[in-house]
Amino acid sequence: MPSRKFADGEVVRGRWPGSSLYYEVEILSHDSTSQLYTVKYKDGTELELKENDIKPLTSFRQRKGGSTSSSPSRRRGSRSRSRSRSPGRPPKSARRSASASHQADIKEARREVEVKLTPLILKPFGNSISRYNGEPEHIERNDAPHKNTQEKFNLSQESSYIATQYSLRPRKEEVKLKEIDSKEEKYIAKELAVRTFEVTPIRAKDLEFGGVPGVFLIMFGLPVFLFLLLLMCKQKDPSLLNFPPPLPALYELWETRVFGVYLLWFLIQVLFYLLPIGKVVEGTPLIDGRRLKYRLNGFYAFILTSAVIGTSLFQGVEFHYVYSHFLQFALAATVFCVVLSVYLYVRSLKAPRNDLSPASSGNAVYDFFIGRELNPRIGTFDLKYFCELRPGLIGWVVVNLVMLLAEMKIQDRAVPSLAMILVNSFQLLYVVDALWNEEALLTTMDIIHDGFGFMLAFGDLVWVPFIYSFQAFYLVSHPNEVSWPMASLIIVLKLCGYVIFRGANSQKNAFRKNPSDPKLAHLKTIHTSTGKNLLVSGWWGFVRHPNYLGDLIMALAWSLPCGFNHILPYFYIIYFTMLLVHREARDEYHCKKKYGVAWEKYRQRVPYRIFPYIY
Ligand SMILES: NC(=O)C1=CN([C@@H]2O[C@H](COP(=O)(O)OP(=O)(O)OC[C@H]3O[C@@H](n4cnc5c(N)ncnc54)[C@H](OP(=O)(O)O)[C@@H]3O)[C@@H](O)[C@H]2O)C=CC1
Ligand SMILES: CC(C)=CCC[C@@H](C)[C@H]1CC=C2C3=C(CC[C@@]21C)[C@@]1(C)CC[C@H](O)C(C)(C)[C@@H]1CC3
Repeated sequence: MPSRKFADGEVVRGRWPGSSLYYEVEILSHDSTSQLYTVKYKDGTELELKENDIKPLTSFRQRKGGSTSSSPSRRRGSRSRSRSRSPGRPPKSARRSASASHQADIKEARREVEVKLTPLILKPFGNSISRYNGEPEHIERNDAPHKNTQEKFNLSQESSYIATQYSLRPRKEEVKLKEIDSKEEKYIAKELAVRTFEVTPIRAKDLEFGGVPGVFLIMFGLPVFLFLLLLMCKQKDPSLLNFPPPLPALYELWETRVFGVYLLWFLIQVLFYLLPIGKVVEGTPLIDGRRLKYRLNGFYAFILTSAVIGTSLFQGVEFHYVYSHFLQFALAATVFCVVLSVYLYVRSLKAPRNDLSPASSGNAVYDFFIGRELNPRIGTFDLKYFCELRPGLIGWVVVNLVMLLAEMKIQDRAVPSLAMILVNSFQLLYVVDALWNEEALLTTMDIIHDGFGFMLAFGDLVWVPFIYSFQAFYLVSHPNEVSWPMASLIIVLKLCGYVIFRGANSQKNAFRKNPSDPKLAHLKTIHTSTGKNLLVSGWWGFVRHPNYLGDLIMALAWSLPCGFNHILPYFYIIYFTMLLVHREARDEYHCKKKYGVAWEKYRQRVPYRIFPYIY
């Protein structure tokens, strides 16, 4: 059993999460399972810290004198520092300097607001630490070399305890900054006052998706809805007036052979995933500082799958079987997903606390849905990461190909229709793009925040291959002739969507990977005290979720080739708009918690969420 280094009641210095600053704390308790210490800061804030983030008092030597700033970012002056809500801030008298006396008064007023904040335990947030961050920061160009140091939480700074941080700057600059400061201080005071009531109480869980009743409905409703949609689409007249379609008996839908084919498909993808080809990268830091390793070989898996499919076609394998048993395949995938979800839930009961998803709540039904364990792994095999991109996403392309062949067969065509070609190529581009940029998946909400439970298992393995291929499925029995001018317009729309989607995602990923990337030097950022900054120009200065906007434009381009006879092929864009609006709200909530007032500032700078001037 590992021994603990610090005793209850001991006064030590604890690192303030996301910063390299240490403050005096008292050890309250120690959890031997998670190996975390509960510590109390002087202002009453309680936090859980790792042993590495705690140092004995004796390991610090307090610096004397004026400018103690150890990095260029600190040398920017007291302006940004004054906003830190870090609890160990020195008393007012110690912070006052001749040049800063005016500001000190404002700061004091603000401090008054600060002390009213409810002490809170910050709960785990994603693969990192959740922090209430009352620190609004300046907006600056992204060309300062110090950024990299900040973003990477330069641990070498850890041992330098900085008690006072002042800087001297020319009078002119001081006056200018004071003006800005006084405006900002008013804003901050207002924001902090508001936030006093917004701070989450200790360990309270905000259940998403309508809580337990909501997830219960989703879990039963989605599979039913899936079959209704597929049945509707098979009707000669798929108009909404013909709802509900005639329902087959459940036993008619079950075929063991189909289940076998599905399992074979899954296992082939497992095999490709395990191949020791492709780069190995590290994911974002977990709550305990660990970084999981991921092998990036999705694109190779796609190439190998294409080779297998091509060879099978050449060998005369009857792919029409998938079309004629489409509902049976959907049922096989659903059954597989339910079994997988039960396995995931049961194994999560034995998972250590540090491995649990920040979204999990302690409620069995909710956790079964959202997933209890963040990154369930069997050895190095990462179940969530695998399912997110492989069987479902690559499966979607194969299903589309099946539909293309089915269209040629059923409609007796020598070549596929232009509509089918457009749908197939647009969605192929989307999937290949996802696999080519596989690393970007590591910073998505699915990987960082949500656990692996029914929601993602069903989404990845059932919803994506059987609903995202809906347009192609529709075109098999409801042909639509698209003229070339119309096709050209749709292609332009798709390309516009793609440029926005890819541009936004790549810009953010590049920035998160290396904030001092010279290619991003022209972009403006908002500094936040979590160590991560926010882009406030470029794609991310256009709307707050430009990647969602691009994705939605592409979704529209996927539906248009199906014509305007029925609403059914537009189901995808309707569902997707709802999903992304809801997802945006979830992300907004998380970012507000993570970045505090800096996020409020971003919201002010970039007022629209997804659609410029609309939403
Ligand atoms: N086809 C489909 O069905 C679906 C597709 N998607 C697509 O997946 C992609 C990923 O989506 P998702 O994971 O939801 O979210 P995002 O990729 O948009 O990630 C959101 C995160 O980005 C960071 N961020 C937000 N604003 C900024 C900023 N201004 N500067 C820098 N970083 C910022 C924050 O994390 P932090 O600061 O911690 O880095 C935030 O939590 C999107 O393109 C989306 O369209 C998503 C869902 C379904
Ligand atoms: C309630 C319900 C139906 C939930 C299921 C949602 C899932 C279908 C989606 C959640 C996030 C997803 C992502 C992709 C596919 C859909 C799901 C699983 C994604 C893999 C598609 C390709 C993109 O390039 C992407 C990698 C960015 C994306 C990640 C999120």
